[in-house]
Amino acid sequence: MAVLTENELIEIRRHLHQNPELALKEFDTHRYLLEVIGKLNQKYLELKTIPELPTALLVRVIGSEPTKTIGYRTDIDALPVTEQTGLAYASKNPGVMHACGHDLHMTVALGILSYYSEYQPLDNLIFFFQPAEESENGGKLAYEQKVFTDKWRPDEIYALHVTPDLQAGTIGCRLGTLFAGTTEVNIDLIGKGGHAAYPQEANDMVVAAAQLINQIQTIVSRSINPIEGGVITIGRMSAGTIRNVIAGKAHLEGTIRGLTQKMILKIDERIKQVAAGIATSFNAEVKVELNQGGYLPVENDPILTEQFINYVSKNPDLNYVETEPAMTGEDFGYLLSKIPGTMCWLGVEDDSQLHSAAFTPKEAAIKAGVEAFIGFFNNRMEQKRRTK
Ligand SMILES: CC(=O)N[C@@H](CCC[C@H](N)C(=O)O)C(=O)O
Repeated sequence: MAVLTENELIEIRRHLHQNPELALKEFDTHRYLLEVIGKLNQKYLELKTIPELPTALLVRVIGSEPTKTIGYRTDIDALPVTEQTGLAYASKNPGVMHACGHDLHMTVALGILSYYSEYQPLDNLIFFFQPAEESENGGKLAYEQKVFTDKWRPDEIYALHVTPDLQAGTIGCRLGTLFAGTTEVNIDLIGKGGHAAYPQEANDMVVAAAQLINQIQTIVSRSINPIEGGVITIGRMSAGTIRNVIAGKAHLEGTIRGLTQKMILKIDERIKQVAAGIATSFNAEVKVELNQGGYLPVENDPILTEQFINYVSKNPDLNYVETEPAMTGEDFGYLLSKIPGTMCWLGVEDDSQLHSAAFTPKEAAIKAGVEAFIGFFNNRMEQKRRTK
């Protein structure tokens, strides 16, 4: 197979879209990626799998006159969302959907890789097909398995994320922080169950959970600088079994976001204080579990990002806009804390937001994403020689 055409890439994207898999369970996705990559010209390619992280895949393209190794990362997992797009190629896996665009991310990576499998790059390239971006810290897990060592260590690393808010194919980026850092929060309230008719004999954790959720929301409005901003979303709660039994336990799951590590730690601290206060006032027990994992703020490297922005903004074939920082999280932030690099947005123009069951990204963006990165990488590889 030669360089993948736009139609072939769309076919690949639709296959990936139909077969989404959750974090760390991306076995069919991994097999399919190996199948597609196996059909490319193998002359310059080397593959690496990780026994401890079996759905991850690294592909190295050997450069002709390497002075550096450039990394490119795509995430491969999907979300527990029941698709409602009505598309002919909608998810075949009930309750699982590529609602965050990782199907497009993988397709763009394959497009770039297929180009360099035919046109040998000057520098080495490493493509990292990363499991578990939505949860479970796939980037951090891989890094801790010492995957990026010796010839498999990129000197710089890049990634993109699709956004429905920009026109299809537009590249958005910024110097500084692009995405927030996040912390997952789990809270368990433990009181005493009982008969609905005798509240005085029980200790109702539905009421305690309701109070806790409301009070947590005052952290953002009352405890943090509005200019700096932060987000706390409780996305899941469970309590009770039936209407006429008072629930003795409640469980809440949420996510905390902030653009700096300092802000995240401040919100973490306030949540612990508020939860302890509610527990005291309800005479209940509370357990707060906070887990940031690898979801550090995505901080773009100043020098590499300036070069990236210079390239895309001056290229007449590309559309570029400077974007605001976003409260979405990305474990690419962890990789960027270890390896300098840049993350950008790729516009896919849609009325539905990321993580929505109706999310329908425009496939025209695939070609634009592939071309932007091939152009930038070629320019970057030549530039190093021009300035040598
Ligand atoms: C781009 C995007 O939507 N990323 C996710 C990943 C964050 C996961 C994290 N473990 C958390 O929910 O805190 C997002 O929700 O922003």
